[in-house]
Parts: sequence; C-alpha cells; structure tokens
Amino acid sequence: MTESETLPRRGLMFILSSPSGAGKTTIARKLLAAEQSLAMSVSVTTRPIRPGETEGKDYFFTQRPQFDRMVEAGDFLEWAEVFGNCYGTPRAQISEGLAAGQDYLFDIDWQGAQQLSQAAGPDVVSVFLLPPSIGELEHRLRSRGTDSDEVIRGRMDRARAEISHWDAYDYVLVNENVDACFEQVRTILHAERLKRERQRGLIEFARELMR
Ligand SMILES: Nc1ncnc2c1ncn2[C@@H]1O[C@H](COP(=O)(O)OP(=O)(O)OP(=O)(O)O)[C@@H](O)[C@H]1O
Ligand SMILES: Nc1nc2c(ncn2[C@@H]2O[C@H](COP(=O)(O)O)[C@@H](O)[C@H]2O)c(=O)[nH]1
Repeated sequence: MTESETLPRRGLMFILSSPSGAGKTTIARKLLAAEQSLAMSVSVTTRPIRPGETEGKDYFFTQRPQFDRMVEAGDFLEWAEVFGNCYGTPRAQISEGLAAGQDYLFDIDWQGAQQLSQAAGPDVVSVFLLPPSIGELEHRLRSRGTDSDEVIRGRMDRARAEISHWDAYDYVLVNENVDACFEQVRTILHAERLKRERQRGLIEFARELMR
C-alpha cells in the first residue's frame, strides 16, 4: 500500500520485458528509485557474474546442478533458458510479499512473462518495451560497451524472435526517450494499483457508504 492509498490491497507483479538492449534495465532502475514501495524480484541464474554486479542484488548466481535441483523442488514461480543460461524467479520471496501488499518488479523474458501470467493472472501486469528501430537497438547494445561483437550479433539475432511476442503483453511502449518512457511506465503502475479488484474491503466500504 502506498501513502496515497486509502484501502489496503494485494500486491502486484509488474513485469518489464524487451529485446536485449531496448532499455528495460534503465527503466527498471528509475522506477525502483522513484517508487519506494516497489521491490525488485531478484532472479537465480547460471550465467557468470559480470563486472559491477552484486550477488543477491542483481542476481543470485549459481551452477547448473543446483539450479536443476531448485527446478525439481518446485522452488521457481517460473524459469527459462535465455542465451544458453538458466534464469528463474524464486517462489518464496514473492508469495508472502504479495499477500502483505508488496509490489514486485520483474525484469524477465517473454517465456517467464507467459508462465507468470498463466500461474498468477490477476496479480500480473506486463509491459513490453520496443526500440524505436532495429538500427537504434544495435546502436544501444554497442554503446553500452558490455558485450563482444559476437554476443551483440547473438542478441540481435534473437531480437526479432523476442519482438514477435509483443501481443502477449498488457501494455506495449516504444522506448524512444528514457524520461518519457519512464513516465508512461510509472503511470501504468499507478493506475494498476488502483484497480477495483486489488482493493481489499472495497465492497464493505461501499456498502457502508450506501447505508
Ligand atoms: N531511450 C533511450 N535512448 C537512448 N539510449 C537508451 C534508452 N534507453 C536505454 N538506453 C541505453 O541503451 C543501452 C541498453 O539499455 P539497457 O541495458 O537498459 O537494456 P536492457 O533491455 O536491459 O538489456 P539486457 O536485456 O541486455 O539487460 C544502455 O546503454 C542504456 O543507457
Ligand atoms: N524468464 C526469465 N527471464 C529472466 C529472468 N531473469 C532475467 N531474465 C531475462 O534474461 C535475459 C538476459 O538477462 P541478462 O541480465 O543476462 O542480460 C533478459 O531478457 C532478462 O529479462 C528470470 O528469472 N526469468
């Protein structure tokens, strides 16, 4: 529940997806800085840690055998293989928080978005970010300076396949300008928080007013 809300409510799962390099990490960071009541869902991954990343903040880094054991034990709300590595959303941190009214932000791919929507439909709000053009997407990947030519080629090859899932999302935005896109994403979050079905005690509240 945020300061501006009157009735308590169930938390929501706010998914940001995009082809690699379209800007979801950039928008997610701004959103987390602006929204104190939003917590990042920290995924488990088998991908190696990158310079500048922190264990437990960016990801929980693990090896494939341990990841497979977690899959077997049903520890993930969703999981998927992306760019040859495994990524999963730990179930424990999310389920309790949602019931307590905590909102979570997910930076996950279309496979994870699909699984979460199927498993937890009404709690999920999904947003897909598109780049303004394929040329601009490649430019952003190159200017980020984190990947080799080969990795960038792989991300570009995959981008078209990822974009083909645009119509499975609740909202689709073109990230042309960071600030404008951030404001649009924030507006969606604020409106979704106010949805009738998320508010607890609304029926009783309205009945009381009508008495
Ligand atoms: N609207 C924008 N205009 C120009 N540059 C942008 C914009 N949004 C993001 N960028 C830049 O593009 C690069 C890629 O952005 P970012 O890392 O947020 O992408 P991503 O979708 O999270 O990628 P990945 O899936 O690989 O983690 C970064 O250098 C970022 O600063
Ligand atoms: N289905 C899931 N996808 C995830 C998860 N965590 C991250 N991701 C996606 O993986 C790619 C690559 O991420 P990177 O940090 O290695 O560049 C990106 O599309 C993420 O959105 C997850 O738990 N489940």
